[in-house]
Amino acid sequence: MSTAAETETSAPAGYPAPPPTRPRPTRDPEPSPKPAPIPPREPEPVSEPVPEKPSAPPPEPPSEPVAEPVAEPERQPESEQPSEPEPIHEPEPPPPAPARPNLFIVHITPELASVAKVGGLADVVFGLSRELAIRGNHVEIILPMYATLRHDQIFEMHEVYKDLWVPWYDGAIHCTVFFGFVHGRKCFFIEPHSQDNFFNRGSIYGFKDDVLRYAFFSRAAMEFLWKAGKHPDVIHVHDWQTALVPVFLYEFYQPLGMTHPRVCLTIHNFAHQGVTGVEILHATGLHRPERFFNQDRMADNTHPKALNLLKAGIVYSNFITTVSPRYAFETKDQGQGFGLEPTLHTHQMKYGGVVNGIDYDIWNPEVDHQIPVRYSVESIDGKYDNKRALRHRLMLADNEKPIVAFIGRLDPQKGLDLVRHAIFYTLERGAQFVLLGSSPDDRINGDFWGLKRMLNDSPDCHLEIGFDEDLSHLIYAGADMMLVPSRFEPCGLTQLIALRYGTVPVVREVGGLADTVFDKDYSHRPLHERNGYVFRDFDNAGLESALGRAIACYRNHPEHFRELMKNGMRTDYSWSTPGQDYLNIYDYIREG
Ligand SMILES: Nc1ncnc2c1ncn2[C@@H]1O[C@H](COP(=O)(O)OP(=O)(O)O[C@H]2O[C@H](CO)[C@@H](O)[C@H](O)[C@H]2O)[C@@H](O)[C@H]1O
Repeated sequence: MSTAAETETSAPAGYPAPPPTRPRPTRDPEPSPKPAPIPPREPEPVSEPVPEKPSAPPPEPPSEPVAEPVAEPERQPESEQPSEPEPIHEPEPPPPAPARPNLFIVHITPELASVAKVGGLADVVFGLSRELAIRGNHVEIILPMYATLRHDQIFEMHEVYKDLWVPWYDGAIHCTVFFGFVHGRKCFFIEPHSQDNFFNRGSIYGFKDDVLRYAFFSRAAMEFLWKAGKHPDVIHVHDWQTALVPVFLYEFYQPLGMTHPRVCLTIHNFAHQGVTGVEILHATGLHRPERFFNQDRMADNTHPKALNLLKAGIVYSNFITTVSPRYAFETKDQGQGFGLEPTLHTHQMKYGGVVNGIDYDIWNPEVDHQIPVRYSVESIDGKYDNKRALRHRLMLADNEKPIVAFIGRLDPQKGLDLVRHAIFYTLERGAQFVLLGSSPDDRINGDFWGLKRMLNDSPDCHLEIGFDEDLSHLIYAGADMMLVPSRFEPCGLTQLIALRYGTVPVVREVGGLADTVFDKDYSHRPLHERNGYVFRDFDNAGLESALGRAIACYRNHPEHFRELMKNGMRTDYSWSTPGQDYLNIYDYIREG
């Protein structure tokens, strides 16, 4: 184990020299080395190659938007200019950019903060839908009517569609649709009435029939749009749970006349794909196994006797995004696609990465009412009042030590072995550790409960096993460092929120973490853009190399540490830029 002095001055273990090609700046929509075809922001013309026709069935492919070239005003050579001043003819100003038409966008989603949240997907739909609406678009969200919905967060809930009959097997299931506002967002909730009891359960996920539950929801959402006469410009779906929506659109609803909507699929995590059997075809009415058990449609790439819903979504959607350019590259070209690499290659012209934003109405220490003292980059000392409040709430010792925190689902993806090691390493290095997390897996929860009991007497450590959004705000505000040692991380919201709260991220260099956190000592970025500590190797030495430097810097160079905090707080990680990226994608596919 290296000492504080060593880690401050020498190249850390597990952190080789940076690769020759590094990802481009955070907000660059083109990942290096292989650019993803996110349309550029207005008003630049699109310079990407024309997308190929998707190899599998239509929807029709997007075609390249054409940008009118702006004529340069003619200039006379100087020698030919008349000596007598002539009346000045102002060159014609370029024509104003055409106003973007407002769009009708429907998100069909399994999660939405704060009414039905399991992980980051919920935050993304919450934040993106707000950003799109602020820009004048009409946005609606369709969700299942879970028994666990936070009704205290839904306003004016009322029934809007009484008798929605959704085809299912050889019959149909009777549903009721409710409408309500979730922090201003227009939401429809679909409640099926059947013995399957699809959503009237104690949690959102974790059931044997999850695939059937979400296939039903996807079908019900499309049936609702159709019966209600809604023809959105764009239907935006998320993860495997709603990946059948474009299949249903093409196979059922386009032939009925619903030809207008285009579909964007966002993949928040390739680890979960909805791999299932033939039953799903009969349940949803798709039938025809000979058509769908086809490598170009829904057949799983690894188990050809299984169907893969996420793959179907990739094949049938007009555009697919994932949540960072680096993860787009890793999934397609670095073996991180959990078997979907060939499918991504086939459809690469409609695949790209957009880094998530965070909702600054919710995650902002200047306005956050869930923390005792609000603060900004100009009044950063307010953070230390929150640190005291955090210690008080978790009964930690009040001393000069830094607090290292971890917040997240206790999932192997999050690097749980390294989290466990980090707890002991942090305590050994004279710092404090706070963990907030939970898992649907009893075995994992049990492990962390064991750890909690083992460390129960430590005045410098608190493990909170459970889901507690209020406490998470206090941790973001009160901790000094946020640890994200993930095995893989499509984007990661915890480091983005941490940056906003002046909590210095310590992360592994993967996925969206690599696109958003730049090492204090080893980044090639200018000093004012460096905002945290990064390690590469997924092992204890790698973790120590970054965490050790962070703790040492806090202790030995507090003024440097404070600069890192400020750099993070100054960077814009709101939905403003990604919101524009998504609008460009919507325009791109609508023009196809
Ligand atoms: N126990 C707990 N109590 C309170 N709050 C908790 C909590 N556990 C987690 N959270 C909160 O849930 C969110 C989790 O964000 P992540 O980016 O880690 O998402 P996750 O891995 O679930 O989702 C996937 O989707 C998101 C969104 O695209 C990607 O960023 C990510 O990489 C990908 O794995 C954060 O807001 C965090 O504060």
